[in-house]
Amino acid sequence: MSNPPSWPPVPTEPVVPHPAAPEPGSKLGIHFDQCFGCGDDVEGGLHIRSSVAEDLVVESQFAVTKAHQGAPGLAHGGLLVCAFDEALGSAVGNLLRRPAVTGKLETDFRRPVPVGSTLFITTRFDGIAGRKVFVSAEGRLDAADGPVAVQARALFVTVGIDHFTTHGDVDALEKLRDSRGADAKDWDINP
Ligand SMILES: CCCCC/C=C\C/C=C\C/C=C\C/C=C\CCCC(=O)SCCNC(=O)CCNC(=O)[C@H](O)C(C)(C)COP(=O)(O)OP(=O)(O)OC[C@H]1O[C@@H](n2cnc3c(N)ncnc32)[C@H](O)[C@@H]1OP(=O)(O)O
Repeated sequence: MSNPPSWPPVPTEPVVPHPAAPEPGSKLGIHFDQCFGCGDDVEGGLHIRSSVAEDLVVESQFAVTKAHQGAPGLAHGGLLVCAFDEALGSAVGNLLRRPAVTGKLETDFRRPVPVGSTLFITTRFDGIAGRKVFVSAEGRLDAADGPVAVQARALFVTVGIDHFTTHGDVDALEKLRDSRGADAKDWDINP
């Protein structure tokens, strides 16, 4: 059997948070009310909530409901991946305050995640190499020190705002920028 690939897969520098990044103890807001991962407007969405802990750690919770089932009474694996995409992406976006998109996301499913449980997801930064940001997370059942159910690691790639204006919905993006008011101006956005 071959050795598992090393992580991060390339040499990296330590991650330095943006000077205006939220402090430990801060709750992270919903980044877009129609986001399937965190948005309040999405019925059946994941409604993930996140906050900043010490040492560049972000803690997120995903309360699993019947809307998230794959097998009867169990969370759908694809939605668990979505939960990690949201948790990891929220950590990257909010602490670096730069737009970034998921380039690669891999997951290990260690235990079933039942409807009615809450997944406590802890995200850590593993390093940065140019535009590549490496992060990993583990999700524990029903408590921050509960049994590990899912592990994930991901590469996020920082992008300019043109990524969203070229490929996404420009009107919705403008509304989002306006709705964030003064908060939007601290973002490092390279057109
Ligand atoms: C304006 C408003 C301000 C207010 C802000 C508002 C909101 C934001 C707030 C907070 C954010 C909070 C939460 C976010 C929560 C959830 C996030 C969910 C995120 C997603 O759900 S997002 C959707 C899925 N995501 C995609 O839709 C990406 C599709 N994709 C692409 O758009 C391109 O593919 C891209 C851009 C990734 C790269 O394209 P590109 O042309 O820019 O750059 P390039 O290809 O050169 O890659 C650069 C370097 O990354 C390496 N690299 C790339 N991909 C790799 C892979 N898969 N494996 C290994 N290495 C890879 C290359 O090898 C190279 O490495 P090297 O530099 O060493 O050569």
